[in-house]
Amino acid sequence: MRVKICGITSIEDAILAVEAGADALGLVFYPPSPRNVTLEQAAEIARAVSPFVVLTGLFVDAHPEQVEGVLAQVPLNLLQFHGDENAPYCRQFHRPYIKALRMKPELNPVEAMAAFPDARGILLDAYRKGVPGGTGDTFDWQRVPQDSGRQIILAGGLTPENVAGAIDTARPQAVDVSGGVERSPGRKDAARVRAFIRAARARLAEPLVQN
Ligand SMILES: O=C(O)c1ccccc1N[C@@H]1O[C@H](COP(=O)(O)O)[C@@H](O)[C@H]1O
Repeated sequence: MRVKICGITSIEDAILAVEAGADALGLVFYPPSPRNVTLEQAAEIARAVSPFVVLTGLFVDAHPEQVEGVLAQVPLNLLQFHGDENAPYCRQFHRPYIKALRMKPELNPVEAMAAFPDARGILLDAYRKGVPGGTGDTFDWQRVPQDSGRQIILAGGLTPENVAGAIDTARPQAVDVSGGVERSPGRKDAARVRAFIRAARARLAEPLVQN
């Protein structure tokens, strides 16, 4: 089971997450978020972590110039688009990307993910009107499509306490967490980060079925 710890705002939290076993770290470039990082913070964090950790930049309906500006200064390995971006928008940066889909009750995730055939993964998050993500809300994990042939990253309100059950129900390839491992917005809690990764790793990742 792969684990991404999102909303890293300091070198200290980056090192904590990597030492606890995180596969990927998320840096939020979305000013309204309490986890937003400046270019300087992001570049410092990037310098502090192993090149073998996937450094992910999260954007929400950002102007392409903003994304290009970050890419010019921060060596991101992966882009995460968490707004209403379409596939042509996502692929214009010529970088690997994952696309977040927010699980509105009327959303058909199989249809929605088909619109992003080149996405490296599809992140499924809870839907809350007016808030693009990082809500701490869960959604009905039974709605996660099985055997989609896609790398599914489960997100939304995951915690050390619920992640094992979430994995057993949703059977994703990876999990992503932000608020559930914080002590305050933007600050990670060491014990919760370790407990989350331990609980997730105790579960096997679902093998990918190629369609
Ligand atoms: O973390 C944020 O502040 C954020 C802001 C805007 C869009 C997405 C954001 N975070 C992502 O939201 C999900 C769920 O977060 P949580 O675990 O429920 O707090 C996760 O993918 C974060 O990467």
